[in-house]
This record gives sequence, structure tokens and C-alpha cells, in this order.
Amino acid sequence: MSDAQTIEQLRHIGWRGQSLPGEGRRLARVVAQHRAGYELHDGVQTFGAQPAGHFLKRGLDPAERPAVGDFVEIEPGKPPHITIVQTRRTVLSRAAAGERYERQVIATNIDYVLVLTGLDGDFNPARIERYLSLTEGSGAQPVIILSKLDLNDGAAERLEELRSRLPNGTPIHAINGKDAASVATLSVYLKLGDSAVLVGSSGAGKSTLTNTLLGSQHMATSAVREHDSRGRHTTTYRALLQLPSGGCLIDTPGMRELKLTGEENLDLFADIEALAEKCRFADCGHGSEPGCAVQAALDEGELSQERWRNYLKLRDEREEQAAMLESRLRRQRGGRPATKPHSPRGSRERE
Ligand SMILES: Nc1nc2c(ncn2[C@@H]2O[C@H](COP(=O)(O)OP(=O)(O)OP(=O)(O)O)[C@@H](O)[C@H]2O)c(=O)[nH]1
Ligand SMILES: [Zn+2]
Repeated sequence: MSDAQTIEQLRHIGWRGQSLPGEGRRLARVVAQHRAGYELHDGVQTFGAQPAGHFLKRGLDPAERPAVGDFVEIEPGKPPHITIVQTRRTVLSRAAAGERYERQVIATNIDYVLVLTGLDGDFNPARIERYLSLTEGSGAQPVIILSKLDLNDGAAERLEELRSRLPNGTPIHAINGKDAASVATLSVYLKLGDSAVLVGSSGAGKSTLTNTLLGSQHMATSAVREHDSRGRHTTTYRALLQLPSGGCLIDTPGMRELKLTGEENLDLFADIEALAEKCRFADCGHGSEPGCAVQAALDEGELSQERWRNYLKLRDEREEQAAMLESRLRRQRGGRPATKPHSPRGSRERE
């Protein structure tokens, strides 16, 4: 651990607090979590730390344990110990399918989730919607970034398509990830004290964009992979990148493997859920039922087939995952398998 610690240094790792902790304590940010402990950054360097005993107590809500992105207070020692997790300003989390049913915190104190998609073959509005649904309720602001603007002639149409599809006010930027001037438009999300994560499928241009954001402090992207003898992606030593614009990028494996898990809400499709409320039958399957408001909207072109299909896919996936988690939870409690209250057969017409 370094001795001198200033608020300025902490700003560069995304801290927005006002005063430093008292005598004998230091502040640091969790940048990685390993089986063997935590890796922290104190604004100057990274070092290992262990959680204090009270974080290991059985029955403690795992969400209360230190997580990537947390600002923690540490007490010196060999190794140093994390004693306090400071109040989180945002929490990205998801249901975790593990040994026990738990909510898993993916990352905390993230201000912006930069959702990167190439304007080339990678372009996929449905995937973007899925990422958006993951940020809902987190407090973090999603920002859609379309890369490879320089390679694509159809950018205007694709931008238009997205604008009409995503909720109003969702920021969308088309950029050339290799061009510093083009990438500069993103600096509003990467100011001093800001924390962002970058998500997107393989090949979308995450490393390219990161390098451009880093400017002269290039990270050796290909070297990252070569360093791993098993061919896996190692992220530990670049888990927190301090950008010249003042903000920082957090790169966690958890963010890279984001999947829908059954706990996301589908606010993005609130209009569709509102439509379904208007169907004559409360249990309308939105097929050939009379008085189906969804079919009517599809017929009139008010709702596009594609968006409807995407909603169904997302909904099914969510329900499947939720059912899985439910049964896991029950098994863990030692209870019996789910028995739903018997519902009367036939359609229930709304009152
Ligand atoms: N012309 C152009 N090429 C780009 C742009 N962004 C990325 N590329 C290229 O696209 C390819 C993939 O980019 P990467 O940055 O490696 O993609 P990634 O998202 O980091 O991929 P993973 O590491 O597999 O997750 C590389 O050949 C880049 O040079 C861009 O804006 N314009
Ligand atoms: Zn219906």
C-alpha cells in the first residue's frame, strides 16, 4: 500500500466521497475478486486484501460482501483487511445460479454501462435491448455505442431503426473506435469521478475502443490473451483502467459474460405489456383469441412483428430462468417441488 492518499487520487478511481477515512484507515476500490481474496486499487497501485471476519459470517446476504467496484475502508496488516463497504451509488446485479440461490452483485458504483455493437454484421438491436434490460433498476445509465462507423454505409438507417426502437432519451453514439476524434464524443461519460463498464459481444470493438480511450497509454490487447497459458481471457491486471479523460473503465469477467437470468424486468416492453392488459381474456395467448389487443396492434402495424417476437423470446427466456431459480431455491430449502395453485380451466373473461 502506498502511504500518501489524496482525494484527487481517489477521484481517478471513481470515488465521489467528501472526506477520507479516519486515522489508520485507508480507502481503496475493489477491482477484482478471486477465490483467494480481493484485489484493490488505492488510486496509486493495486494490492491484495482479505475481507474482515464479519463478511464471512454464515447467513450474511452475499450482496453485503465486498464486490467489484466497491469503495472499501481497509485496515493495515499482512494482508490488509477490508472492514467497511461504503454505501453504493449503483448496483448492477443478477440472480446467480450457484450452490445456493443468491443475488449476485456484478459490479457497483458504475455510472455508465457502455453497450458496444458494431455497425457491421454484429449489429443486433435485440441484443442491445437485452443489455438495456440488464441495466434497469441498477442506477447505472446505459449508453449505446455503435462502432465501425467508418466501415458502414447503412449507418443512418441502422441508427434510425435503433432510435425508433429504444426508449426515448437513450443516448446512442456512432463512432469509429480507431479514431480519437470520433471517440472523443464519449468523454462526457468518462469525466473525472465517472466509472463505466464496456459490454458487447466478441469482435464488437471493445479492446479497440479501450485503446483509443487510453490514448498513448495503450494496453497490449493481444498480449492479454497470450499471457494466459490456458487460452482463457485474463483480466486481473487491467481490471481498472484510469483514462486520460479522468474517468475509469472497469473490466470485469462478470460483465463480459452477461446473460439474462430471470430477474430482469421488461420495462423496455411496458407498452406491449400494457397492450396485453387490454385483451378481452385475462389469460389471452395472443394467438387467435377474439378481442386480442396484441394481434390488433400487429395487424395495424402499431407493433412490429420483430419487436413482438423479441419480446416473446425475452419473456420466455426470463420465465424459464425464473422457474429454474425457483426450483433450485426450493431444493435448497429442502421443500417439495413447486405445486401451483390449481387454476380453473377455460378462459376467464375480464369483468
Ligand atoms: N474500421 C474499424 N474497425 C474496428 C472498429 N472497432 C473495432 N474494429 C476492428 O474490429 C476487430 C475486433 O475488434 P476488437 O477491439 O478486438 O473487439 P473486442 O470487442 O475487443 O473483441 P473481444 O476481445 O473478442 O471481446 C479488430 O480487427 C478491430 O481492428 C472501428 O470502429 N472501425
Ligand atoms: Zn391477446
